[in-house]
Amino acid sequence: MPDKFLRTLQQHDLIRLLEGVPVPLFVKDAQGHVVYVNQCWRESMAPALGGAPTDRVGDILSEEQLVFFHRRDLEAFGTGSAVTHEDVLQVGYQHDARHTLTTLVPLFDNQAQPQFIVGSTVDITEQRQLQQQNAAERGLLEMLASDVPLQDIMSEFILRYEAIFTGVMGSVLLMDEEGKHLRHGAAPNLPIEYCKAIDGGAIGPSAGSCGTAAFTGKEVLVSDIANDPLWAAYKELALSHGLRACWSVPIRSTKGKVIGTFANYYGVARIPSDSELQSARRSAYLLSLAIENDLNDRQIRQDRQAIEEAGLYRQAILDSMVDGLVTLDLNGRIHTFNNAACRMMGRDPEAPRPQTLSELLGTQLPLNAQGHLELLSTVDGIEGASAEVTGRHANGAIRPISVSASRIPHTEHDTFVVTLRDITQQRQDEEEIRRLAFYDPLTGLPNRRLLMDRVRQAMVNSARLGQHGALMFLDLDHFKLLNDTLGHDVGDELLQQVAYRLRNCVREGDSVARLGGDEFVVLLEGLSENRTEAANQAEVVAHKILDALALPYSLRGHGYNSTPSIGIVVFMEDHETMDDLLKKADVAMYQAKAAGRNTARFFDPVMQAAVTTHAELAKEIRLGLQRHEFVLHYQVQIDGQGRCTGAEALVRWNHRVRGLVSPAHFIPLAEETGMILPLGEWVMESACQQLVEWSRNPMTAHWTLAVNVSASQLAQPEFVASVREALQRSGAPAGQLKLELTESMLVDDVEDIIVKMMAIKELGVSFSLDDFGTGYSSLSYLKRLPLSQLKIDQSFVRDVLTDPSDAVIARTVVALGQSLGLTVIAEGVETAEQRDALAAMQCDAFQGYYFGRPAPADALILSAGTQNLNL
Ligand SMILES: Nc1nc2c(ncn2[C@@H]2O[C@H](COP(=O)(O)O[C@H]3[C@@H](O)[C@H](n4cnc5c(=O)[nH]c(N)nc54)O[C@@H]3COP(=O)(O)O)[C@@H](O)[C@H]2O)c(=O)[nH]1
Repeated sequence: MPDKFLRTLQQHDLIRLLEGVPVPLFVKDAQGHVVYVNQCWRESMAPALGGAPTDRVGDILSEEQLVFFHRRDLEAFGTGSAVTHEDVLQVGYQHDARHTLTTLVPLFDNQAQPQFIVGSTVDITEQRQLQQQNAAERGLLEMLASDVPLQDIMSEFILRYEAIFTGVMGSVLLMDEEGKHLRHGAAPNLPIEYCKAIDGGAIGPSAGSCGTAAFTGKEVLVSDIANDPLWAAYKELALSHGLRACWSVPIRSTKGKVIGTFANYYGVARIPSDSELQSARRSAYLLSLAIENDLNDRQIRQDRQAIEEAGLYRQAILDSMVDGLVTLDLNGRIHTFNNAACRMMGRDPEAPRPQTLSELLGTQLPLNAQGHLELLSTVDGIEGASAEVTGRHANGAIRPISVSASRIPHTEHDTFVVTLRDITQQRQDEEEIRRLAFYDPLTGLPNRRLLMDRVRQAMVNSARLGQHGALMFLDLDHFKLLNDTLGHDVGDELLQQVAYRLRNCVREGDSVARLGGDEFVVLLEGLSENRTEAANQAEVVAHKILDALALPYSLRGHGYNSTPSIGIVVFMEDHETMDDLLKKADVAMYQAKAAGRNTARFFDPVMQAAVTTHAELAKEIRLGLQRHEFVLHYQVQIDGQGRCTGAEALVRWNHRVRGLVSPAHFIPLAEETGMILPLGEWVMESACQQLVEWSRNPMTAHWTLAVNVSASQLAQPEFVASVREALQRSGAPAGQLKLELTESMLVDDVEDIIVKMMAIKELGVSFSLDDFGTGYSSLSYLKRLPLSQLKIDQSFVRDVLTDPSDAVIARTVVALGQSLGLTVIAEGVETAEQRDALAAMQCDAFQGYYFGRPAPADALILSAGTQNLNL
């Protein structure tokens, strides 16, 4: 039949025509036998047929394929029209799969009997491979876009790649970070053991296909591993796993760096076709995208993690700091702060974040004129500034906070860095150190060191103010005996109680210190400018201490009596050393011991003598009051018409030894010793009784009685009440009682004096201002005092005729009295001339020896009743 067909072709000289047609053609007879293939078919199908003789096509096809093709032939004959079919042929000794596209056209004879089929077959393997490769590449890009892990991308891509090229086993190796070794990437169909064996292999000039490709950066196409020197070291491994060929293409990053290799392994020795090589290269490029993307991702992740870790690390460091750390912008707004800043102020870190330092510290920090934090406005660059402020802890406690701020320059905006430190403990420690350094731990009193400091200061003050001070050295009598018998604990308790009592005996500005053992020191400051007075003041305090310490003690339930011996030294200015002062006080203390204990002694014998006299006198005043040795004398007061209007009560001391003692001698002493209070009360009571007495006599019923009041009497809180009670008890007419105050009394606490005077005036009692002209009365005060009379001091009266300035003063006082609506009385009038001169000045009343000396009440009435009062 072929012959017949060929003959037919030759007859018609068609053979030349078919041979020249550039389309691969074949002709089959009705039985399906190939009867002719043209030149083009023979050439183009040669690869598809794997080198088999072209006229023996049927031999290279399987039975199954032959049946399939025959059916297509019958279909063409059956339909009478062209049939097209695509096939995959396993051809060649390697059974390569070849894609073919076949078109069959049936030829019929004149009787419409099927004669031949003319067909053309085209090898579309590369076209199909290209399509598949495109699909695989699209798939890879889609996976990339979907964030599929690199491992999965590579494995999936290789599987798709392997589906395209029959027999290939794809492999991706990845360059390690050092660029010296290749790590397993993906090779889904390579033997696992082989993959493990080459994992981590070093790259090099003869390191198989991949190791060499990675090292040289060039493709390494080994067609036969068994015979290639590059595989000398690895061929046993490869061959043992059935690997014979390996074409490796370097995978490069966009910057050209080798980041891995893509290899095509085959179980047979073979060289790549151009299209295979192109596919391998394209695949390497596509894989580079995935690998680089992963490297970038990993780098970004690592960078982000590093940043996060660095941030967390930094924050952890900041949070673990003991000090608070806050950053602020230039407007003082808080930017960041650490946990310590919250912890320090007891703030809940989860609570709404504070906006400003003031908010964080819970107090309003000082602001400058522009409303910015003062501290920040003083910050000078990195050097910074610091301040101490107070913060309010969440529990309400006020705490000292040390704030330091510095300014960090920044390209966009500067930042203030502020550290906060709670210095409560530091302050407490400092206080404790100070306490330990300067205070006696047993009694809490200042110790010797602090005492020395205070004595030094007291001496400086004394020199500056011209006032005396006194240093007292106290030693408890028989203290050793107590310690030895009842123990040191009991002794300590006594010392504590003594310290407590001592503190209560002195004024706030004075100091009590413990030198050690049973030795105490009392430092008095601001004593009189007069040395004797200062000594008396010290003496008063010493006796107060003696009285206080002599009261019984309760020591651990036991009653106990203790007394001190006190040595006193009075000082002024700083011409003595502190040690000298202490030594003198110490010496004086031993004198007190020698004098029988429970007493005080001055270091200066003259002073001691004066003080002794002083003390004795005070004692005698007390006794004198008890023995009724005091009497009142009265000196008449005369009006302008020479009528007696009343008298001034003047106290006298009818001493049993010394006789009648002048008040000029004992009143100052009574004031210093406080005896003026009981004495003054007695005078008030007696004066009121005298007024009652006079009220019974028509001649004296209208008389007023002036009573002298001392400053310390007026200062008593209960003075008003004592006057009221004296009036009530006696029934004396208050309107006839006149209290004489002196100008010098109006220096201190005038407001209190005015209040008291007002209250007494309410009772009906009037006031006369004694010794007027000798003091410094301010007119504004005078106007506010509820006075009814000014008394011109006798010193001006004495020389009113001879000293023009005294006359001017006298005249001025009269004028002042008139302008204030007050009467004016002159005291110390001894002559008619004086009386006349004062009368000419319009002085309202007079008192003095010219009218009568102070005398007992009886004598006064007698005198007033029998004589014309020197008019
Ligand atoms: N707080 C009290 N002070 C009192 C009281 N009694 C008296 N005194 C004050 O004592 C000072 C001395 O008083 P005294 O020695 O009685 O002297 C008074 C008069 O005797 C004296 N006098 C009166 N007339 C004359 C005179 O013509 N010449 C002259 N040389 N002396 C005269 O003056 C004293 C009256 O002073 P004064 O009180 O300022 O009017 C004296 O300061 C008394 O105040 C008392 O009970 N409490």
